[in-house]
Amino acid sequence: MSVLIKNGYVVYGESFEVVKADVLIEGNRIVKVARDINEAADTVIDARGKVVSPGFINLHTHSPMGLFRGLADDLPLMDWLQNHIWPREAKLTREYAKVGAYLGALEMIKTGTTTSLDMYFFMDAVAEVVLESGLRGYLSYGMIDLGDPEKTEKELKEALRTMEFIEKLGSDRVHFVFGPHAPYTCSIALLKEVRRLANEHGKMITIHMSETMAEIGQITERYGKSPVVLLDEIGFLGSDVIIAHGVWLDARDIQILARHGVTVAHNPGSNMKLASGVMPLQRLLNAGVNVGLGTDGSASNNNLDMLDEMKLAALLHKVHNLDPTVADAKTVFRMATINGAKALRLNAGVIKEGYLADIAIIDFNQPHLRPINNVVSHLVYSANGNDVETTIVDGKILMLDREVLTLDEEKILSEAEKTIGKLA
Ligand SMILES: N[C@@H](CCSC[C@H]1O[C@@H](n2cnc3c(=O)[nH]cnc32)[C@H](O)[C@@H]1O)C(=O)O
Ligand SMILES: [Zn+2]
Repeated sequence: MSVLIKNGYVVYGESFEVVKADVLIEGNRIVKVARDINEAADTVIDARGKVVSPGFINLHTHSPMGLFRGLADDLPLMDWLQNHIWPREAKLTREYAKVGAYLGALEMIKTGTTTSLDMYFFMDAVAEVVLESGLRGYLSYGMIDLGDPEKTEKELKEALRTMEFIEKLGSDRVHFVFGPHAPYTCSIALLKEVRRLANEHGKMITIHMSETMAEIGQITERYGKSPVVLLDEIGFLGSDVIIAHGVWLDARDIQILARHGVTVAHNPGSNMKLASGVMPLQRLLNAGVNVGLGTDGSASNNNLDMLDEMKLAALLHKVHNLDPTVADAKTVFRMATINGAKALRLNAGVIKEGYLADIAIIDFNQPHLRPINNVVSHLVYSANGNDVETTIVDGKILMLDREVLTLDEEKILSEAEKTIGKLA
């Protein structure tokens, strides 16, 4: 299979230089970026006036949580989780989670996300959806043991079962990741065992960490140290760890994260909506920490739109620092693409020969995206996910001219509507 994208504005290479060029995809790779490519291809896409961008990498989400969109707004994290989300999640079945996963996958395809790092229940069902949708998924079963040794065993077993299920699918688009939920919901025994298993099986780990001041209070009270110091001391941290949030980090924490090559998945929308705080972006970047971008779940955002999220990131750090030069468009764009790929050890996030063909084509033939003075600026500050016209993952077209080819859009929307009555 080959795809030729003609005449677009290509956001090229690691420095996002914008060039008018054609892009040739063969199999799952970008093989050529040049003017006037005339080779025959199975599919030719006319991208005149459109932008050919790396697909977006959502580095932290709970994709089925779209089911709870709008059901518990305007609350702080611990109240939101304990009194609103967890009771609803207790009613979840595999079937409902799968409906949510379809909704999430559909939304990602329609907004140009090509890869996500996901943590939730019933991740075998989510894996089936990811496989069918054509997306790339790094999927973790979220483990919570609340210090109960019986639960520790149960959660580890479910994680390993999910891992085996995903391995059996045998797809290089679908990967298992260990997902202990957070230091305040997981015992030290669980965290240590996760570290050991991740080493044994060569898997990455993702965990919510240092998200709220309440968490810092709880962990300091329980252990007499910050979550980062705690996880460092038990030997948990490494370059295969992606922490979600990292809002409340002191200078020592940041040094520790840098030393281990830990990635931070920044979720500005969720952090603002739950009023968790402002992640120290400048201090993390200055320390050399890799920072990617995520949306978190749709119950705390309330969507999975990475174009929206880039704008939120840029604006948040500017106003917080009272400095408009902070979180410039390219820095934020890099977080949503290259930095996510780096965290996942994925040869994507860049449009260049040899990289995986994970691409979003964005329609700039619209008033809010003209004149085309600065493509990356428009992507961050002016565009949103609905402007994405075509989404390609692994060389395969998942959406063409806003028509999703791999999933039944109408059916997914109506199933989601039917399900929510049963979960309220
Ligand atoms: N096995 C676990 C499932 C955990 S899935 C991951 C969990 O993270 C929750 N979650 C979603 N967003 C956030 C966040 O921002 N911080 C902490 N937890 C979150 C989500 O609702 C879900 O309960 C159990 O038995 O409860
Ligand atoms: Zn989360």
